[in-house]
Amino acid sequence: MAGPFIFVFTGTSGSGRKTIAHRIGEELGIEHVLSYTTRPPRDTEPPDRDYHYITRERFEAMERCGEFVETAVIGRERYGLRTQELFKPIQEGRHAYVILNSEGASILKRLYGEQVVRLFLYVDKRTVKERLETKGMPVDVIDRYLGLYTEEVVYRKQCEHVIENMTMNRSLEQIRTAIQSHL
Ligand SMILES: Nc1ncnc2c1ncn2[C@@H]1O[C@H](COP(=O)(O)OP(=O)(O)OP(=O)(O)O)[C@@H](O)[C@H]1O
Ligand SMILES: Nc1nc2c(ncn2[C@@H]2O[C@H](COP(=O)(O)O)[C@@H](O)[C@H]2O)c(=O)[nH]1
Repeated sequence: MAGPFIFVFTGTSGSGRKTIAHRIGEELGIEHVLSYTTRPPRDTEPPDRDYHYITRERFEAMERCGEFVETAVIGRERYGLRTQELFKPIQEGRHAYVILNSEGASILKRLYGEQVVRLFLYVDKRTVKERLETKGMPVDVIDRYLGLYTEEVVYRKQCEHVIENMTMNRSLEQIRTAIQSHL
């Protein structure tokens, strides 16, 4: 077996990255390394599943201590991956997955090369809107996601795997195949 690998789920906002990543991670026994964020949890998000939610003060203190491998500013909020959490599974010989925007995905790729596999998920804009409305996402967040779409979708050209997430079972099958091609 090669690796261990860091599988990076990236793509257009609202494309289903979290849903697909958690399903595949659970099925294949790949560990989720959560990002830290200063943004508050949304009503639709179970506590502690998607992020470590922390205050801005704590985020900035961690940043000053050099604890993050990468950080991003999105809107007014901060996001970051803690180096020691990312490398714990890797050092112990286990694969890990993270969910990042294109900026974070590029940084990890630059730093860790072939150990990083980027899986780009996308759907068309109308589907993003429909799914997020159904999920009960606030209108301002949906509008922000849709506003980012054109800028985000071009990153697919740089990713190792590109999946259009229209049908859950088909996407899961494509991602399973993509991941297994590295193992
Ligand atoms: N293949 C699919 N078919 C139908 N609905 C889906 C599919 N994949 C995901 N969804 C639904 O779309 C919604 C958005 O998915 P999810 O929150 O996983 O997206 P995301 O890309 O992680 O969003 P974010 O940009 O907030 O990180 C959820 O309600 C999810 O259940
Ligand atoms: N570069 C990073 N991007 C991250 C990180 N954690 C999440 N994200 C991405 O941010 C946006 C916004 O997420 P939302 O949950 O607030 O809607 C989305 O694209 C995430 O994938 C991170 O640590 N670094």
